[in-house]
Amino acid sequence: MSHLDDIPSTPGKFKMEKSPFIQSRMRWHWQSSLAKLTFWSIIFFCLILIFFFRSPSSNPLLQDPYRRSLRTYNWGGPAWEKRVRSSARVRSRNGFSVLVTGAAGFVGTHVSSTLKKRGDGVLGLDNFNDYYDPSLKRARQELLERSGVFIVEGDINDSALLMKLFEVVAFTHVMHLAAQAGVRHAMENPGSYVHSNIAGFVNLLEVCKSANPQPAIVWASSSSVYGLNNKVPFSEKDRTDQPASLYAATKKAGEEIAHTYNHIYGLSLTGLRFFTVYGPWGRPDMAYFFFTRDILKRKSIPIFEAANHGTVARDFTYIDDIVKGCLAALDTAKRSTGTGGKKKGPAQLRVYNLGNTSPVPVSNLVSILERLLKVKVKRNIMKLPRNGDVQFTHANISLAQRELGYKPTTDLQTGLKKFVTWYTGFYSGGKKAAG
Ligand SMILES: O=C(O)[C@H]1O[C@H](OP(=O)(O)OP(=O)(O)OC[C@H]2O[C@@H](n3ccc(=O)[nH]c3=O)[C@H](O)[C@@H]2O)[C@H](O)[C@@H](O)[C@H]1O
Repeated sequence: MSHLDDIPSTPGKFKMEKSPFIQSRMRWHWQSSLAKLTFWSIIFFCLILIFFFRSPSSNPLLQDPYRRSLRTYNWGGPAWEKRVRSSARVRSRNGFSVLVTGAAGFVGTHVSSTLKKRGDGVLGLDNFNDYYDPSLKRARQELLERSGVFIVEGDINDSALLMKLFEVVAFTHVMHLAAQAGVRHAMENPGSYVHSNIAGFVNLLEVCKSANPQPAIVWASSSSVYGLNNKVPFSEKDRTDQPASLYAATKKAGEEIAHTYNHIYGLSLTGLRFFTVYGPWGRPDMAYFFFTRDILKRKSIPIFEAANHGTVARDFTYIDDIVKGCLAALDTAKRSTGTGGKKKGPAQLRVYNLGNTSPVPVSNLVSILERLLKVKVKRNIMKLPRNGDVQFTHANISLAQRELGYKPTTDLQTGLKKFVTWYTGFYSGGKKAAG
């Protein structure tokens, strides 16, 4: 009998057969169809599940690459809390207990190590993102660990982690240096700037405002807030409403946000406008750093030039001078005035330029490197790209001088010499210069 015999003569109607053989065949046929249906349903269901879990749109944490960090860190537990407490323990009379965000970063590492040396308690926080070679951040972490500074791995957007840290330690100060840096990169990855410099900063301030006691906060703003301002030298009173990059705009937004949290919650806030900081353990995305790498590789160096052969110059500031400015800002910071999220009285709100007051053309920076590295540089003069760079920066530091006792002492030649010594030592020790 062909299987065609089972097909009803009228579609939709089956003829009922009486024969036991036919009945058992029909039962077998039904069971096998049911098994097939079940099998394919399970496969289909599994595929839907796989699609759901792998699809970025199904999970907001996976959708935004900068939020992935929030779910990958391991923190908590008695041993972890013990390390946190021990790192933050104050070892000098009247010392501070400071939470340093971005502690594995360039400025963060130097500030943390200096604070620790003078007896302050220091706890680091860093998300070790891969904006630039994370192995450099790990090397900085090793350096800090040797001096007793523990860096918690986590993101400033993680409220639960921040609240836990404040539950374990009553920080007197927060040195907030975690940020998405880089002026030109902002066009490639705008979301990362909003994530770190705006959302992350607000999240940190939210936790600080509710902490009891509230800490005083010193944080990194930027010389880039001056944007298209062409009144030199740049003074804190000058306009900062014409940012030339999204990076600058997020730092400017940070200054306005600081005003709000100071005004509503009584948080003591000091913003420091850093001017192109350079030195040992620096950032590989910065010009002086990758120029050094590329000069040593005999590559040509792109030197930007403004319209009509205009010189591009920066007020390059050496890291040790910046560290002194940061510590002076912490030392002169007044207490926040709020408790339990409520303001009790007016609180300190400050902003300072931390520069060198001596702009140097980028072509001179290249000449200094050429002499220090003893390599003839192939110069490639290029038009200043319209992607966030400004033609020059120049800090007026009289306010910081008056109120913080800030006085930079390192010229570019001296500072670059120290950088080159560090660079050649660091990268000849088997470590490759990362891009
Ligand atoms: O003060 C700040 O607030 C900022 O300082 C720093 O920004 P910038 O001053 O732009 O430093 P950096 O990139 O080293 O370029 C230096 C010079 O080289 C020129 N430059 C750059 C690249 C190139 O290929 N050629 C070139 O001539 C370029 O035109 C510029 O004149 C920090 O990166 C930033 O995070 C922020 O902290």
